[in-house]
Amino acid sequence: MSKLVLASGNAGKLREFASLFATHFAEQNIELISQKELSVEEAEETGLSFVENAILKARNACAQTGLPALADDSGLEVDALQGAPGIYSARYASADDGFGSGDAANNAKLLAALADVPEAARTARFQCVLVYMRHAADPTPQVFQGSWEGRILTVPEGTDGFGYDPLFFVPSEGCAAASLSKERKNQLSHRGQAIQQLLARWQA
Ligand SMILES: O=c1nc[nH]c2c1ncn2[C@H]1C[C@H](O)[C@@H](COP(=O)(O)OP(=O)(O)OP(=O)(O)O)O1
Ligand SMILES: [Mg+2]
Repeated sequence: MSKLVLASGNAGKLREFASLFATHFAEQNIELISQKELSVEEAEETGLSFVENAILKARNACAQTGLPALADDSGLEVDALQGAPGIYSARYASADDGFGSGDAANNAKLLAALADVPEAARTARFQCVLVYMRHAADPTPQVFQGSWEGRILTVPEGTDGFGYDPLFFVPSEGCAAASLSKERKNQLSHRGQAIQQLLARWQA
């Protein structure tokens, strides 16, 4: 069994990876281990793009474990906010602006920022970049990318998922991402698309 570190501290992401990887990775004799289980200290996300941050996270996990690593950097781009919060999605709200931090605070700040924006102008998309590195000095990281179009709701909806899912309306499904099963979300989402590309490449 060869080991692969998942370089993320986000429990919601880990659940989605575990679900899609379960069958495929068992077949390939790869064991997926979260970086927390290996006591990896989280990387500082100092990049200016999703791909840079994903590389920083994967390299950090490789360096601390000596194992190959997979990292996900993702976020929400809102058109009415000129693409914000983007790569800063996890750090959008803070104590300084009175919202505090974390998913609920981020969602509250987003609703406030869009208070005067009508439905048709509330278009947005999730972006995900996945990076796989064999070791910390890997000169050819594998990069996979997905995006998912939707609209920002005016009231949170649904109880599943994580992050901005309660505010992300998925037109094809007629509901929020937080109302989708993990399996359905993986069929459609930015992360699901990137993981499926990775699985296709690795099976080739
Ligand atoms: O499917 C999603 N459904 C809802 N929200 C999502 C999704 N995908 C990303 N997001 C949001 C969560 C977080 O606010 C930011 C990711 O930030 P990002 O730095 O990549 O992840 P993180 O800090 O939560 O964990 P880690 O860096 O350890 O992987 O975008
Ligand atoms: Mg992060």
